[in-house]
Amino acid sequence: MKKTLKDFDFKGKKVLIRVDFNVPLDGDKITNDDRIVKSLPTIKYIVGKGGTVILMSHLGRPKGQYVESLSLGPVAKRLSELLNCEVKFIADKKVVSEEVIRAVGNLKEGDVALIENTRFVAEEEKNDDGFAKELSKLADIYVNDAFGTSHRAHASNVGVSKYLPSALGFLVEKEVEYIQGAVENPKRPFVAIVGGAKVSDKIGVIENLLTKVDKIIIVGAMAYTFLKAQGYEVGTSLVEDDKLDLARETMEKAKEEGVNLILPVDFVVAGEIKEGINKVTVDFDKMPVDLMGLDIGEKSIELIDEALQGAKTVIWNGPAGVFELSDFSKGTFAIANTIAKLKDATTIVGGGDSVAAIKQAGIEDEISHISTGGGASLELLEGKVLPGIDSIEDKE
Ligand SMILES: Nc1ncnc2c1ncn2[C@@H]1O[C@H](COP(=O)(O)OP(=O)(O)O)[C@@H](O)[C@H]1O
Ligand SMILES: O=C(OP(=O)(O)O)[C@H](O)COP(=O)(O)O
Ligand SMILES: [Mg+2]
Repeated sequence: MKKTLKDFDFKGKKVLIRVDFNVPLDGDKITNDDRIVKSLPTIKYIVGKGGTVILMSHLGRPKGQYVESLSLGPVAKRLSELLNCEVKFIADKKVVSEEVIRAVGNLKEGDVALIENTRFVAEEEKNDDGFAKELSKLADIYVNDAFGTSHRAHASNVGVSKYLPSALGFLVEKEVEYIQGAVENPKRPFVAIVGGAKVSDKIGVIENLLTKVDKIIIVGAMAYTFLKAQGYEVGTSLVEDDKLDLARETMEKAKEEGVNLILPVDFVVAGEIKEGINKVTVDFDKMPVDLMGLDIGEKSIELIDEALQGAKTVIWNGPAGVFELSDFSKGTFAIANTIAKLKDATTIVGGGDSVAAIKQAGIEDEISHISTGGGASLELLEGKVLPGIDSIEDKE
């Protein structure tokens, strides 16, 4: 058992909380604030107990460099509105420095502050010990409430735990309890839907899911690596060429395990990712060489709807297309509506972008559990130990 917030006295303490504020953006506009909203119980609890809160998060993938459009400024503003109090944004491109440590030292009991995007420094993703130690100087206690990042082993969620007493936050506790509970002895048929754009990250998960689920439906950019692996043309679609063997092995294993691995049978293709661009729907074996797949087609929507009928447990991560553009959103919203109508089913939808799609479709009340983690919830489902959780202190 890991230590939780209830195991600490926060009075007069500085508390460094790793949150997952990796929210979907349109320019500097936050298109879905679910991850911020779900961090509020932990923040409010610690403030209520007389602690000072210092928040840290990544945003996007700036790859160790300062990228203005990925500054956490807009997030600090949104958090201020949600908390109805000022959130001090301590914006240093180096994330932590003498000045940041000094500014944090000046915070008062009950203050809430946010430091800059941890991925602005290359040391973050290397889980660099020196960077982790610098971060730890900001506080007396470390709390991990970044469920969506808990499958990563980075300095701000794993490294830092070595230098401070540590606890899990309420969000991580709640997510793990719900997801593990639902998938331990799942009501069957159990169906997983995997899509989105993080193909190289998530394709390995599929093989491990084969021993857990009855059906796997593959959508989004993930589909093209599987198509290409079978020798089909995929045009300019997003493909992971070094994962073709893995895709072939996964399809073989699905056969051996008797798991129905379902791929889309038609796609909406276009020349580029742009609203209003010419688009056409083609069968899976007729992809034009100069166009890219950006959504699933009508036949696939029907096929997936059928495959989901009667499902009693469904886990979905990764949109079926580039749903941010209405031209390529039909497949994602169709799947959302099918899941929303399933009777007596436990439905879990996870991932920063998938949750944004669910909210946009207006069906969030019909889903059993909306998870802040995409990759994290899939890895939990695989039965993996998540490093961000594992690194927290055990209860005595
Ligand atoms: N065919 C496709 N080509 C390119 N991008 C896609 C395609 N289908 C889905 N996407 C993109 O995938 C992104 C989400 O992927 P991902 O981050 O893996 O999901 P989540 O955040 O739900 O875990 C969305 O921004 C969407 O536009
Ligand atoms: O958005 C996230 O994951 P998700 O897209 O799987 O939901 C997390 O913040 C992790 O981000 P990362 O995949 O860049 O490490
Ligand atoms: Mg995402």
